[in-house]
Amino acid sequence: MRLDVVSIFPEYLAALDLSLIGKARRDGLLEMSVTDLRDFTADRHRTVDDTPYGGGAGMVMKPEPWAQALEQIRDSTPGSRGDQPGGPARSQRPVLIVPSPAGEVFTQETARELAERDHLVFACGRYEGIDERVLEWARESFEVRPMSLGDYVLNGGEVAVLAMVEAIGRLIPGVIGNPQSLVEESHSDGLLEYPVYTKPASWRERGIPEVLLSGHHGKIARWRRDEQLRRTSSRRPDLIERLQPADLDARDRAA
Ligand SMILES: N#Cc1c(-c2ccc3ccn(Cc4cccnc4)c3c2)n[nH]c1N
Repeated sequence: MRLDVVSIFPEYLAALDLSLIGKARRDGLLEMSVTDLRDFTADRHRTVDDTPYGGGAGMVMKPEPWAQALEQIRDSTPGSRGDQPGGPARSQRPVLIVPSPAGEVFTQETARELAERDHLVFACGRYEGIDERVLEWARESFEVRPMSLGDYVLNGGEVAVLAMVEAIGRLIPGVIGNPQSLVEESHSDGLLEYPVYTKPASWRERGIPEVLLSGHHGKIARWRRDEQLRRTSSRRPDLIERLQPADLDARDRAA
């Protein structure tokens, strides 16, 4: 998979050189490049913003630097242009992910879907956002996906890209050492994860659930599943409502 990120704060993305994502890049499991939007400005002040048409507070990101940055990314990626009328086939099109408070909400399902694509391009806006015509223009060559981390307001797209790249990158085969850990974590099966414990067995007069010391794998699995259901019902009842009957077995229903 190839990832491109465009930002006026490229140093914000330095965290992606660390930990598992950084190792995946060094191991060649992920290609990633960060582009400074200001490299595509034409004035001495490297201006990327201007006042909004229609008035209002704040500034809007100018369209031309974005189009030039995205054209360079598109044209430097084999197969992205395609020679079919109407541009590249959907499967070849890079996905242009535009973090925005007005986007679809990014979920684990979104991460799974995007982890299957060949090329993701992230456009980190700032100010009050990017001139809308950029997204309209980009639809000729990209699958354009405005995407939100959730219902709260950030100052720009970089934090969202860090979260999305981590959520997507960890799903790429080989990035996580033990793929089994992907199965048992929150949201992997529609439920929140069970509580975890490690040594010492007694800590500041607090013990751990006896079943975890029993060595009885069936009972441990049942306890963990029950804890998932209990936690999810208590903290995220909205997730319980979304479960399909097939997601719950007879033992769950009896719990
Ligand atoms: N993903 C995501 C987001 C953002 C977000 C993403 C990109 C930008 C570019 C600018 N702003 C500031 C801004 C503030 C208010 C209105 N319009 C724009 C961004 C906020 N906010 N909340 C999320 N979940």
